[in-house]
Amino acid sequence: MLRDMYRQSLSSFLLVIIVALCAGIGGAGVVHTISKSVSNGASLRALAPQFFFFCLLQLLSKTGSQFLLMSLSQEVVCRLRIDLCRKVLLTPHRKLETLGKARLQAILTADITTVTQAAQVMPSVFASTIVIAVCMGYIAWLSWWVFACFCALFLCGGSAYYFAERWPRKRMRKVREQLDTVYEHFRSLLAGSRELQLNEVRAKYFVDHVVTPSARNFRTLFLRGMGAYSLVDNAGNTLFYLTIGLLLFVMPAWHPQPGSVMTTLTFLLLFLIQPITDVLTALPFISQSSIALARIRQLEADLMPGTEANSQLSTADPFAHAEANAPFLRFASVYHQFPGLSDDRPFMLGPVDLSIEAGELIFVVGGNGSGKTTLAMLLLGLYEPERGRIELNGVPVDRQNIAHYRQHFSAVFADFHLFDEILGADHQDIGDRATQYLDALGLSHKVKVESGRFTTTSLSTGQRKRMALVSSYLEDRPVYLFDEWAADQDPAFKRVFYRELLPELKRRGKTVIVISHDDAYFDCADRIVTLSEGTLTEAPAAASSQFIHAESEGSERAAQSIYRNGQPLTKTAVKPLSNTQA
Ligand SMILES: Nc1ncnc2c1ncn2[C@@H]1O[C@H](COP(=O)(O)OP(=O)(O)OP(=O)(O)O)[C@@H](O)[C@H]1O
Repeated sequence: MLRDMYRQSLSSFLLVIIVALCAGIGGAGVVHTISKSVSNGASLRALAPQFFFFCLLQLLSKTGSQFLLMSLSQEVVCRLRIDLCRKVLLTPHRKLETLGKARLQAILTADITTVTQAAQVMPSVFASTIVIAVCMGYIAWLSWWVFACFCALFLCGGSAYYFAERWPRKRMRKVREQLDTVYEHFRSLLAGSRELQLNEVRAKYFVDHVVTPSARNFRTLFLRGMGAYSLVDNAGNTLFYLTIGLLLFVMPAWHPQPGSVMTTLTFLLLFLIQPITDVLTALPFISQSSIALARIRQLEADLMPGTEANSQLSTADPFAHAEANAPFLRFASVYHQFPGLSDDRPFMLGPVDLSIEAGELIFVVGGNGSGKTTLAMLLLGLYEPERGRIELNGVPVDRQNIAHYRQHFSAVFADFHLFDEILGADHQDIGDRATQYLDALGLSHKVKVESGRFTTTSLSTGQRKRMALVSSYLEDRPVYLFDEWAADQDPAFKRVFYRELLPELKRRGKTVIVISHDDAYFDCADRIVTLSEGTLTEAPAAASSQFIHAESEGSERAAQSIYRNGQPLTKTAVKPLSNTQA
């Protein structure tokens, strides 16, 4: 951490050292004055101002150095947070999936918190270390002999501590590993709280057989680790007392020192008890923070090889000019594979050969697990193809231009996330458009736009999906992708989506890709591509419709029958989007 601090600002770090040195001089001065005051013939009146000066010097400089170091360490932590956030966003989505959300969350929360806690004790540890160093200098000035003995003992004690500390550190590493498991279980608890509340047997099993063993294991490992630390710390303290005893009682018999030196030495050693205790007490925190920092660095290293470091948007859009005769979007023999489990064969999507022209409305259909979402992730540039080529306007997509490529898309995923903030809402135009879309999608009585944010996102699933559509519309990108958007909508909104919103987008020249199981609306599509076990075929709408009929029975079919049975879809409260400025 100290390394990070001086890398952060060398001049500030040097200033901290200078100010901390003043604090050390202040402390040594206090001891020196006290020891002088007890020697024969000292003028107490003359010593008093000196004593108060050193007290004040120590107070101000110690506080100053602690404050400076605090701001440096907080800057390091703040940077760490922001850098990690940026790196996560630069990491290919597939890599993030492989790393696992629980691990990422544990590092972004628990490890950063541990580093923050260490950053809090760091200033006092640093100030105490400087005080110890200055006092050692003072001892050297008093007597080289005492200093040499003190150093020898200090070195022996320090080395013993260094080796002994490996033992609790190893245990604390295990504690940290166990924390990942604890976090994983808490994620399951929060995500599955409804299911657990509905089923008491499952809830009891979850608490007794999943959470309790991992929590108990964590407790045991933590107690072992911290217990070992307590032992090592107390041994360190005792070693220091032993050093005091040897210097005060054994060494004079062997190498006598003047009385004044012994008095000052006694005061100095007593004075040093506090800073040395401070340092020893903080060592477990510092050790834990070095484990946490190692995990953060490991994560950064894991993220780094995949990051699209060169794909920033500062350069001109390489896809801006279309190659003559090149299709708008082209997939040429694209493959993507998910590794299978040991007893499972890997899922392979491909070869995908597909050309999409600007302004087309394409439906992607197929049974569950056939690869629709995987194809969508490839289309959006969120998965990298293992083989084959994707081209936009005739320009092949690679790691250097992938960030630009993604800026051509807006998507509403099946498991979408809704942000409160409306991007660019400080522009009157975007705020107004957001209000119009909310109105058009029948949400204006529930949600407003205030200070650049939606007033609420706590709505029903279908309503939230409509809000996601509003956010997507506001992005105003050339290509829109909707992954089963209509699945949560009531029949009236389904109709609005397929019969009004999609054609409206098409009229505006947008390319629209819709993943859908709604065969009643397949006639809205210009083209339908069908996926079956990762193989893509293009078939006429009617054939695809039959395919879906064969694949999906039950609820979906029942839902569609609402339309086929001629259920009157009377005019709803929905205003067609074409009435807005879309
Ligand atoms: N993160 C993943 N890791 C490993 N395999 C995956 C992953 N995501 C999907 N798969 C596999 O890829 C296959 C295709 O999944 P995909 O999500 O693309 O299907 P889909 O057609 O969108 O299905 P649905 O209609 O159910 O949404 C699945 O059979 C699944 O086994």
